Amino acid sequence: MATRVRPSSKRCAVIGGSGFLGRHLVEKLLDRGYAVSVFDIRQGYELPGVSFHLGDLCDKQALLSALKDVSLVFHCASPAPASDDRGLFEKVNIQGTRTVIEACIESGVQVKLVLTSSASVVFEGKDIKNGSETLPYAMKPIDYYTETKIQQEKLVLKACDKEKGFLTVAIRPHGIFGPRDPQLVPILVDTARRGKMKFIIGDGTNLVDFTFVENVVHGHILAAERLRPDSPICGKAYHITNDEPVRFWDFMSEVLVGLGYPAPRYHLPYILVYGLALLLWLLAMILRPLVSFKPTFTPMRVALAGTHHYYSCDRAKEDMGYKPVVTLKEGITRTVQSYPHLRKEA
Ligand SMILES: NC(=O)C1=CN([C@@H]2O[C@H](COP(=O)(O)OP(=O)(O)OC[C@H]3O[C@@H](n4cnc5c(N)ncnc54)[C@H](O)[C@@H]3O)[C@@H](O)[C@H]2O)C=CC1
Ligand SMILES: CC(C)=CCC[C@@H](C)[C@H]1CC[C@H]2C3=C(CC[C@]12C)[C@@]1(C)CCC(=O)C[C@@H]1CC3
Repeated sequence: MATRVRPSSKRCAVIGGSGFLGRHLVEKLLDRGYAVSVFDIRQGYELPGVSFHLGDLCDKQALLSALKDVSLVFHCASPAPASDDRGLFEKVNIQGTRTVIEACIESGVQVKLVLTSSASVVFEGKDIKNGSETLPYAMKPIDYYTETKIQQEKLVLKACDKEKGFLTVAIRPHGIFGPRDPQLVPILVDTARRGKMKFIIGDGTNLVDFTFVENVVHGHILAAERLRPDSPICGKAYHITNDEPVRFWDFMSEVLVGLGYPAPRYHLPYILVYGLALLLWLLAMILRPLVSFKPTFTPMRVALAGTHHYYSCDRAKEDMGYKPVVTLKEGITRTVQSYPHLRKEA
């Protein structure tokens, strides 16, 4: 039998470390003196102090070699939420997360696993105001991404086992934004450039959480450093947001105007747009064998844009002393400045 080595407490692994959140997390971990192993299907960058291990998280042998001498693992890999590939979500988020858990347990005597979940695991397309972690998981998840994020979170929290020395926690961020985000600002600008950002869905007063990426990173590191056998956070989920709910359309307008595009002005009834989005989505499904088209207005996006969905961070404040480190205003300014290439040309 192989001898088990007690791993160095300052070496950690970031699965999905080439992605948007993953890379910000890696940078902060380096600042804090950690040596970092990134495990990802792609290598997005190079940094001193980071070793890259290319592989699929469904491959246990590949994972085991990346987790050698590691006592802290962050799992923030996922297929892009915009994908509609159910098989891929199931393979990566469910089977892959099972493999991550097995690899962590097999790799060391004391391993901590911090999962990036999502506050959307309780969202069914209906209003959520100041929702706490006691809300039940969505019974009818709005898409495959959410459905598999629920299963993933359940697997990770259930696997927490103090006797075995395997400690787990799940961080649930919402609406992550910031420099290098490949989704929020690029989608918004693309929609504006195609002349489709003229309309506000509903009356425009719905409040939503958008979370600056550095706050999400801060929440992950607090959780990792407080995850001990005697801590109340073992096996629990925590909302991490900017703790400043904002009108969805005010946030979008501020980013658009900051980049030189006009803010949306005309109102459309929510139910009408949601119905149309549903119809388009069904059409895309039915016609998929013949033609392939991706509607901009998916039911999920319309629900995200037209309902209240903001969450309480009280549990994270109480159990881990969480407090956002960057305000929403500062986060928006830094984000807008980081996208000079997406500015509207004069
Ligand atoms: N961006 C957001 O607004 C939110 C994101 N989250 C969660 O945060 C996490 C990180 O998201 P982002 O950084 O925005 O996404 P991202 O797409 O930028 O990063 C995901 C990374 O996972 C990697 N990956 C995908 N499949 C893999 C596989 N089979 N094996 C190994 N690596 C694989 C990708 O190559 C990519 O580098 C995800 O779990 C996501 O569900 C949760 C709430 C909101
Ligand atoms: C709050 C939250 C969870 C945000 C996640 C990010 C994305 C889901 C959004 C980023 C850009 C948004 C966007 C729309 C929906 C939600 C996003 C994709 C629209 C498609 C909503 C309808 C419109 O009028 C156009 C919007 C473009 C930007």
